[in-house]
Amino acid sequence: MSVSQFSVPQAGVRPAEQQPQWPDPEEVTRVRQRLAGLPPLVGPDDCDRLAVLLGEVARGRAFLLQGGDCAEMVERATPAAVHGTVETLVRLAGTLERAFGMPVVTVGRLAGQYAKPRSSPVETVHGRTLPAYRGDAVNGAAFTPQERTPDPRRMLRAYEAAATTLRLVADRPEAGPRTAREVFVSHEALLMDYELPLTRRDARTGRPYAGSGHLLWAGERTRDPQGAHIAYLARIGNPVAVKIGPGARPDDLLRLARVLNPAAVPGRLTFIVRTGAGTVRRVLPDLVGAVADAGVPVAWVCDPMHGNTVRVNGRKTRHFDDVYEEISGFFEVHRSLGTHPGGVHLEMTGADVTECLGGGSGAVWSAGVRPADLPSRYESACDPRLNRTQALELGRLVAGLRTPPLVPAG
Ligand SMILES: O=C[C@H](O)[C@H](O)COP(=O)(O)O
Ligand SMILES: C=C(OP(=O)(O)O)C(=O)O
Ligand SMILES: [Mn+2]
Repeated sequence: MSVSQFSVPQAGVRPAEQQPQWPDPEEVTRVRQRLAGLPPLVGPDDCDRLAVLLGEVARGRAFLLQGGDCAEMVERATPAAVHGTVETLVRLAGTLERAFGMPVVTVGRLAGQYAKPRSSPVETVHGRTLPAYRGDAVNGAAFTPQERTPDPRRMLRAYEAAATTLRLVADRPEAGPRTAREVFVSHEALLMDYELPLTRRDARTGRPYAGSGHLLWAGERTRDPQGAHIAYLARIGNPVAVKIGPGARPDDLLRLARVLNPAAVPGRLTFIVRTGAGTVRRVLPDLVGAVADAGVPVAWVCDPMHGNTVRVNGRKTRHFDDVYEEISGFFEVHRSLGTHPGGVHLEMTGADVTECLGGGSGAVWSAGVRPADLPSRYESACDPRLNRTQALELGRLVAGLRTPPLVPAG
């Protein structure tokens, strides 16, 4: 299969949702050709190894920690930013590993999280309407017509930033014997003009692999089982995941499992559930029950961020207590069903930002982040992230939930 064949729409597949309206289609073609000539950022061997580790998660013998920015920014592919996030992830992983007595598989939202789905294609500020920010691979976050105009050349900058980020992940100063840990990278496979040219055939098996990251997922807005994103994930050899929101029905999950994991391989498919703290106990049992009854092996992961977004003083934020409450409900449901709460998926950073509210035991802010603190370091280009202190505090709380291995390791 050649790279170009990836761009041919498959029969019966609906067009990709959430794609930018590029003003100059010829420029898009040129950029796609450039991307197709660049080396892939990750190789099939590492993707396969991650799939094996996720197989351990699906079997109840390992735990997945996935985290990083909502929207990575090209200018923040710096040692300070990347090492800060990775070091926080690695510490969190250590806390969970000790508490759970099982390996923790560490995966960053890193080196590719440059494209965002949005609930509205436009944003209006003081009566002025411009295209919504769709991630650094598409347009700029600043609210000016120039920045918000989609520019395909940004995909090349995103690729370069991803390559830099991967180098920084590999060359971490703190990677001594105590903290040495493999960190994989993941992002939402949203932007087809970026993903398709970076998809390459594995010379050994002939199977196509995404070269943009080890683990790719489809979002809550692009998980139509007949849509282009799911069709794409079905064709690649990488392990894949799907975000599952509060409106998903058991049948939707079974269809996704049939399309994405027809051979029922543990580790191939992860469901990342993000229902909201008030909903998880009500909706999760039927979803998990249906998938278990169908005998489909999946890894279950909790994203406690995206179902808990609220607006406070005009800014998107999340309460630390809601984030913890959703994870706690997720663990409770799995415990009652005898299934494995396989992981958590966080929007977090190593920096002391003020984007999520609360937290606070031992924090820089003694009472946690308060609404009045939000403007001081609100640096996310999209959704609010846990800061380093909040992320580590959450890790200690989740460690207290404990999760016995379903199958004794060894
Ligand atoms: O992180 C992802 C999405 O882009 C985000 O949750 C959507 O937010 P919006 O409602 O501001 O578009
Ligand atoms: C867009 C995201 O999530 P979801 O698809 O679950 O809304 C995200 O993870 O940033
Ligand atoms: Mn987000």
